[in-house]
Amino acid sequence: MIESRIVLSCRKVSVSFDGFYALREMDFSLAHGELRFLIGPNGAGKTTMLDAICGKVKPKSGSVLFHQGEADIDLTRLKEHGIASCGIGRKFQAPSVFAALTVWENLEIALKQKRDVFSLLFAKLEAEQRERIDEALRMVGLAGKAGWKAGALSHGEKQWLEIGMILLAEPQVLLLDEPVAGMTDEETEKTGRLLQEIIKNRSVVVVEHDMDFVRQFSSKVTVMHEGTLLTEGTMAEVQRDERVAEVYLGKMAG
Ligand SMILES: Nc1ncnc2c1ncn2[C@@H]1O[C@H](COP(=O)(O)OP(=O)(O)OP(=O)(O)O)[C@@H](O)[C@H]1O
Repeated sequence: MIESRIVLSCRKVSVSFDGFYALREMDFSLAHGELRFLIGPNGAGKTTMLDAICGKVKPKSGSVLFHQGEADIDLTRLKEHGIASCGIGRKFQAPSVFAALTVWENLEIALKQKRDVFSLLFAKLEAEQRERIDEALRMVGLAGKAGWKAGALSHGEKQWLEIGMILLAEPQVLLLDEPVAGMTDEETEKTGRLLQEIIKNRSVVVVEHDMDFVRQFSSKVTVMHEGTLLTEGTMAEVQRDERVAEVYLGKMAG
């Protein structure tokens, strides 16, 4: 169930790479507990949109407001690590886990990285940390593989491990770039269930090309084209939109 409280609002965000506008006055807002898909043809600006939110690229103009309690934080004023500690988690397309370490050790490292001076001062017992790692393992379905070397995991399992690592930082908003790319059908299905669980107390934005995957959710879909917002709606609604068909066909023909 989508709540109406808005956690993120991007207004007229423009990003330019040496004069080429990858985003042009893009508007985007996200509610608490929402799972949102960002779709559009190649080069539409989807990844750049995630980059602008997490601070990997700096918008030339526009604002990215993160609404936390009573406060509105303009993320464009913060550096990438500052944005991460505010509660925005980003997962890139390729899994980046420490192959030579075990699944458990990867999660342990992620948990330790989260600790700032404040949490070190109030460091909880080891037992509580272990519980949190156990919880992350359970959530991403790797409880039976805690002792495995991450390098021995399947592609899908590596992706889940990385999601588990990001979740240990307790982000309020999770940004995922093509999470099911390269996954088997079974892994894709499991990832769908994982997303449903993640949004119980967080919001998630997923850049996705796999329309069959997107179609199984009743979520809102944002369609981008040439760096701007083309339309939004359910997958069924946007599929009926002629402009959407045109931009996809145009790309296929071109
Ligand atoms: N660092 C960069 N320098 C120059 N141009 C870039 C850079 N990053 C992205 N672009 C360009 O910006 C446009 C948008 O790219 P982006 O990766 O955001 O699109 P996308 O919708 O995610 O595409 P895809 O679905 O193919 O991943 C593209 O034309 C791309 O070539």
